[in-house]
Amino acid sequence: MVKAVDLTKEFGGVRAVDGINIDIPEGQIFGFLGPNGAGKTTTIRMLTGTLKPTRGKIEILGMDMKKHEIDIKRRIGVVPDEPKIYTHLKGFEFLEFIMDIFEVNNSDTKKRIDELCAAFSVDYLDKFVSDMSHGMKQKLMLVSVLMRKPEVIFLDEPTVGLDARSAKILKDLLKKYSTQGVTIFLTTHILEIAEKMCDVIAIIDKGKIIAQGTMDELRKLTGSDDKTLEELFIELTAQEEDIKSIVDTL
Ligand SMILES: Nc1ncnc2c1ncn2[C@@H]1O[C@H](COP(=O)(O)OP(=O)(O)OP(=O)(O)O)[C@@H](O)[C@H]1O
Repeated sequence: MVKAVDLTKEFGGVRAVDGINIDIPEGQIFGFLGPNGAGKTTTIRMLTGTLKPTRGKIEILGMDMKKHEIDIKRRIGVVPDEPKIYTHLKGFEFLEFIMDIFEVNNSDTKKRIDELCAAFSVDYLDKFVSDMSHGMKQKLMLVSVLMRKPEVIFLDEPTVGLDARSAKILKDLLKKYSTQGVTIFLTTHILEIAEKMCDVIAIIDKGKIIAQGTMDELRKLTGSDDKTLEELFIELTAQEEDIKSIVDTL
């Protein structure tokens, strides 16, 4: 469903993403982890057609990104880390705008908007986006994506800014959708979320995938049976000594 081969992005000679390979089957929840600046957002932007790769091939829902960008964009949903929504629109105007663009301005979608707004306590659709907090914009963005029932959902740090109740609802919803065949690609710095939610986890560091597999497979990689994902992550990204010496010096 989501496939990348030798995916690479250079910014002015600096390789932000360096020849990564990804193959995510239908209905899988795939967690993409990595330190700040590792290349997660750059990868998502390429996989969702908003950034052209320097090299490599992307296939989403069996379609080549180079040939079928519009068809792909119609069938996927993207929740970016910074919700960029036209600030001069009111919440309901933004949703109308998205419904029109995606040609889903119908009673089914409107009913779904009502349900999603109730679930995420979005009771501020008459406010201007400019007057919404980060979390409020994030929830509006979630409604605008989930109302379309995308077949693949990309989420970049989806729980940042969400209150505990909304975060829990989102996590449970994503799990439910995955059992219905929706493929989920998410990045998070909250390792507990990755550990609890994701079927497969990939760790990217300095643009390269340094480990990929189920929690059990990752544990085997480091030769341990009972490590938490946090311990594995720190070990795999070789930060353990770093952290110890930093804490010792401070
Ligand atoms: N438009 C750009 N122009 C130049 N460099 C960029 C651009 N976008 C990203 N980069 C660089 O690419 C690298 C990867 O950035 P990216 O945003 O993908 O990291 P990330 O893993 O999402 O980080 P974080 O966890 O902090 O969000 C960084 O070195 C960043 O400075």
